[in-house]
Amino acid sequence: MKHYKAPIKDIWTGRVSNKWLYLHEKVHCTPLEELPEAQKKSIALLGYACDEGVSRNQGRPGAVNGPDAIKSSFAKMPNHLPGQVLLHDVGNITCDNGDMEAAQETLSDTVLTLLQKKQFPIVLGGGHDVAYGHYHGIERYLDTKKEAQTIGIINFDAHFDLRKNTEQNNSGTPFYQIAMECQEEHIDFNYLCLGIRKDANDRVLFQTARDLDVTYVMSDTFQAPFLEEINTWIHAFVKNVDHVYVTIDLDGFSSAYAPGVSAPSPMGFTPYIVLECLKTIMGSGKLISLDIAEMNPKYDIDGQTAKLAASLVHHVAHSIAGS
Ligand SMILES: N=CN[C@@H](CCC(=O)O)C(=O)O
Ligand SMILES: [Mn+2]
Ligand SMILES: [Mn+2]
Repeated sequence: MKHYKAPIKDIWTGRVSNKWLYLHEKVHCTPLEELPEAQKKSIALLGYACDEGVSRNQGRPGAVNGPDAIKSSFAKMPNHLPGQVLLHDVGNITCDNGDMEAAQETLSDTVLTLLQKKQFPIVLGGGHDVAYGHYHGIERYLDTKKEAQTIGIINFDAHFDLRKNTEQNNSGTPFYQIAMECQEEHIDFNYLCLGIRKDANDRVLFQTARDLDVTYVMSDTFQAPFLEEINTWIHAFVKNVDHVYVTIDLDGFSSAYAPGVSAPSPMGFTPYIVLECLKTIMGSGKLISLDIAEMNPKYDIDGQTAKLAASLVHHVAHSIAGS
């Protein structure tokens, strides 16, 4: 398949216990065409190895190697998943010849397949244009259901990513593209942004957010002392939708935690607040799929950002497994 690379075993290394103590011992490298329909809980890791959207958005390339950096860090972590819960690496979506739109289409097809096979997808980016393809895969999956189902998008990010795609699509336009399609289809655009920075979004972006009725929490409020209030916002948002798609842009974290991104945030949020919110979201039982975007190993320091992303995957995977 074009724009798709089957999983590579070489990434999955670490301490050897022969007792499945480590995640590289637990994971199955399963090419998409060999993936079975899950009988029990099953998690599928899929990379989106593309930084074309970041380059088009005048950012610093390097996120093309993000998925493998996260997988390699995750591989070395301890495995606490129960034996019956399966974990697959299903490979990476690639962006050949700068054709980001084709990569997004392949991503959408792949997410659709994963959901049809009853897998819980965790998509690892790659530029935040990952969100456009990812959302579409979820939407197409839900379109196969008898009754209409609504999707709420929760984005942990310093940025709205609501830039107009009048000239081209890029890593700063995915949610604007989705919003415009929602308008065409006469469906609500349900978008909650957590961690928005005033010093990283211009007035037009704030106006677009207001015009589109976007709910957002600013970075100075997206902090532990306001957790109760933040949870109230999340509960209200989640209550209104059938399914929640979570997207975590690593550049929303303070660069003290996540230096390995294209657009760092010295005044960004903490991992603690994100974990607390994830607890609330997952507690609703509505989380359908999740991604982590903008991992750029070129600017990482001592693998910290990759490790942060891997810890988030670890947390989500174990929460899904109930372990
Ligand atoms: N996905 C990132 N989007 C940001 C990038 C900001 C920057 O490069 O400084 C945006 O377009 O606003
Ligand atoms: Mn961002
Ligand atoms: Mn973003």
